[in-house]
Amino acid sequence: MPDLRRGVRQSKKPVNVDNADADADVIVVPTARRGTRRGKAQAPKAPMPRPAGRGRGGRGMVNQNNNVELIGGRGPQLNLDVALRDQLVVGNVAENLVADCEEEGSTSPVPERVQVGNSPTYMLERKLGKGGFGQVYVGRRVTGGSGNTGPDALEVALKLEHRNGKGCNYGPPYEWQVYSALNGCYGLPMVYHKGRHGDYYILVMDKLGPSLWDVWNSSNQTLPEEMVACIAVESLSILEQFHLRGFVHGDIKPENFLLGPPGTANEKKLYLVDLGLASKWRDTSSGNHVDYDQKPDVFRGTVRYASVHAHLGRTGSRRDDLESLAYTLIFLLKGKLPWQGFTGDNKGFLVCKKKMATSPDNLCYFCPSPFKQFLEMVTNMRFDEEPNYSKLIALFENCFVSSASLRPIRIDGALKVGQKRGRMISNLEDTQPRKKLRLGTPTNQWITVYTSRTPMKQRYHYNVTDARLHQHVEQGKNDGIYISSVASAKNFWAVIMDAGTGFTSQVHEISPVFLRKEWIMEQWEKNYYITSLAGAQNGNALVVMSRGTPYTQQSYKVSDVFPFKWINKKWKEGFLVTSMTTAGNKWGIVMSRDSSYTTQVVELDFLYPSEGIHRRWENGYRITSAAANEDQAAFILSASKRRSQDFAQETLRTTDFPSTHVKIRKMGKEFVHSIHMLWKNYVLKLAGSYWVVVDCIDLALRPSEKSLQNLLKMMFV
Ligand SMILES: Nc1ncnc2c1ncn2[C@@H]1O[C@H](COP(=O)(O)OP(=O)(O)OP(=O)(O)O)[C@@H](O)[C@H]1O
Repeated sequence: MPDLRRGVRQSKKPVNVDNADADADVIVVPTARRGTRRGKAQAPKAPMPRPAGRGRGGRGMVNQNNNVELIGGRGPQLNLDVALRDQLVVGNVAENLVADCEEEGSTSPVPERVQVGNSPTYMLERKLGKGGFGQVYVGRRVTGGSGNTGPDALEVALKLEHRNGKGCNYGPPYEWQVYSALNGCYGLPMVYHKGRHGDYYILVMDKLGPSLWDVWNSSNQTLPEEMVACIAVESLSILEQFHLRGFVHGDIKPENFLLGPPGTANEKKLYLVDLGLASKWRDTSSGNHVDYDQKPDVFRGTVRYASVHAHLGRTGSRRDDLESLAYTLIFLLKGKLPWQGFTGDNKGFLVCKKKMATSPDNLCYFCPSPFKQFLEMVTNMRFDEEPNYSKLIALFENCFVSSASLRPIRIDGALKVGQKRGRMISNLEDTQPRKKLRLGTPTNQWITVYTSRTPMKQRYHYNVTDARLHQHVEQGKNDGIYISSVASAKNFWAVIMDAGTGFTSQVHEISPVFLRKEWIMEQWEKNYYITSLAGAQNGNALVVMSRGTPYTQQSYKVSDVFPFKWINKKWKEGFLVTSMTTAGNKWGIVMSRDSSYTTQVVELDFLYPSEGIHRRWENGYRITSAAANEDQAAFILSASKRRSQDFAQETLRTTDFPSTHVKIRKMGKEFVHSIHMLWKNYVLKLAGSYWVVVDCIDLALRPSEKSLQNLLKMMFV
């Protein structure tokens, strides 16, 4: 995947649609604080944030309080003076610039008449609509042509985008290329001509009627069940054809489904418009599915209808269009969605959190059962799974009358293709029990990770008060062992001291300030580097710094949200994440140069990101850091100089502390290496050839002292 980039005035993506690689460039907008509208794809060299569009639901702001980045070490770019002043404010630049370019984009008046390519000349009449990018007018033919429909129709829709507009920095809008690739696709308006007239890029296409948003709005903001079922069936047929051509739409919502022109034979026919966020799910040359990735600060789409995966910055695939369709249908039926009404800086984050927290039962309360079934099916799809469109369509088959003339929306697509395949009698009973991809709830799950590892002498202290910590450390030093890992549970420290760290000297500090910069910088000057850290619930932080590490430079950041953007920036500078923790809702991330890793990726989610971790493992990455606050868990996975495939890693998810599992492992001569309580930071590193990370989402579920003592007895006898 190409790197993420930020910028100002480029939004739509001028890529060669035959080149799947180029399709991956997207706007960078901090997800957790992103507002309402969307980012669009962009040009490879100087991509820019995609500003908000029409903004139904409002536009969000970006804010990041109290975020500090410090850098230190003996590496080439060490500049402590600069570092001290370096208060990073991430993200709000983009939104400010968005406002600027919107102003700029609307400078010149639209022409009275237009003619592009070999089109007839059209006179601009009333405005049909306006988006964040284009203005759409009725064009009435004044010279040339003769038809009532088609390429020289009497009335067409003209979509105008100013050459200085957000999507045109690199030439014609990206959407043009998608239309070229998809023209004639079932359910899309035909585009007949495109070209530049004066300051405007102009698409000449079929004139359509009102959008589903308009229809919903003029029908007391709710649509009858039968109509929504027909919309479900027809939109699935359209998406099936769209997906068959290798694209995902990326912005499914009521505003982007239009009916045919009123009073015409097509007034009950559904169309899908606005291809500016479309991207490829299939590589044209290889025919393979595009690669999975997660870039947590990338957001594409419309906040209200976006899939959870889109919120979390995962590469778009067919499942995302279907999840957005599910939200669209439920919105049309019920008139609102539970995540409407959020405002403020972190609207996008709150909406995503609410989507995750709303069960299908709750979301589809009072909806006929097919809607819930549909939602459940599409939110449990794998990244590269081929949707079973027939089965999805068949869910709704009993919701509308058999007489075609009485149906509120035509379902030609389903009937035409479906009859051939016997779709409407599709066997729903072959439903296999599916493995859920979104696992657990954020309050009751343990996650255990096993990694093979060389045994080494270690000592463990649990339930350590601030005062006792010093004694343990001194004793360890006398015995030649150093702290390799620290954690906190209920404001007590857990410390692992290890003979195999390679450290030559070590210092630590407990401070009421989370990662106190004065002390850290003092130690950096003496060539100590942060080797472990933990934040307690009371806000105290324990930082351990060591000499004898391979690191040559280090940087850390304290942030209110998971600072992916900063991590991404630091990756490009050669730093990799070497420690991570949280204290309350603050994240503390430490990145170092010259660690033993080669590359890293992030998995960030509200629940355990099972699929993402599996995909990363398949690509040779292994979990090397994990931390969580009450909302989210973050995993850093690293590829190391040693081939990562050489050592296995697996996770276990249980609702109780996995003592039985650990016992079984012990019998098989596999030993616990570390225990990590994610919700809330409890890390133990124990001797053995296996590494166990136990993550507990709820403090109440942390292992009792007794079970830990039993575990330790088991380990060390
Ligand atoms: N072919 C058409 N016929 C009639 N109306 C249209 C047509 N295409 C678009 N419109 C109207 O114009 C509006 C804006 O169009 P469109 O969504 O393509 O613009 P956009 O600038 O790309 O929007 P967005 O900000 O959502 O990306 C649509 O919501 C619709 O109401």
